[in-house]
Amino acid sequence: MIKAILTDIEGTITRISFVKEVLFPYAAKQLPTFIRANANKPDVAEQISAVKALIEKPNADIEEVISALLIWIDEDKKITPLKQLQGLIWQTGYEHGDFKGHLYPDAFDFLQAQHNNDITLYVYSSGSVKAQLLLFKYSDYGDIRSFFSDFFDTKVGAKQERTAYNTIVELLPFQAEEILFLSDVTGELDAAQAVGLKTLHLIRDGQASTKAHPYINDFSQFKLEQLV
Ligand SMILES: CSCCC(=O)C(=O)COP(=O)(O)O
Ligand SMILES: [Mg+2]
Repeated sequence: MIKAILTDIEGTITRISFVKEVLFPYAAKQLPTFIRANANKPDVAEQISAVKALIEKPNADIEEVISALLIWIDEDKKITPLKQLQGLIWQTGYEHGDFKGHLYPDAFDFLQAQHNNDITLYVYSSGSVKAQLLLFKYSDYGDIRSFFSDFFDTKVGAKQERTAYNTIVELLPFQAEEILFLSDVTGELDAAQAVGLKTLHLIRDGQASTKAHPYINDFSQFKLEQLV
């Protein structure tokens, strides 16, 4: 019996183009100024050190760090220090009303219904926990952070690694088979399934390289009984 749902964000409850055409360009545009202005603040300095370690240049100057981050944004790399910095940068955009957190209408209805039905909701996204909280605080539907009981990002591991799902299950008051994982990416669903979670694939554009998991095109097709 499903008692909890762990959901991905991009491509599952949020349109991919919102992330790729709104959030990422905003972060790329603001990042050089943001890093130069805030490099000495502890939360930014920590991420700059992590970037230097990843590029194996402990003495890299600030411009080299910025170049590495911009390349990673361009390549959509899910690298933890980049994702943490993006969250910090997006805060200004949300607070200034430059954009709102996009949610598919069917996803909002689904999340609200499950929350009202006492299904415990969790989020696992490559976007940092800060970025997740911002998206839900400033969503198209107002502040919906209270729908969710906890949030996970790449600090628990990459989304296609089984160990990340093991870590999440160990932190939750549910057995793996009581948790349904929602994603648009087969590799993520495979990893979650390998540690015992139930899986449901969101195939929003009607196309997928594989259909190895139960799937729906949007949440109006969701039927819990098909998964048990
Ligand atoms: C939390 S909104 C920003 C989304 C993001 O940066 C990202 O990389 C999306 O990855 P996901 O794991 O949600 O597909
Ligand atoms: Mg996704």
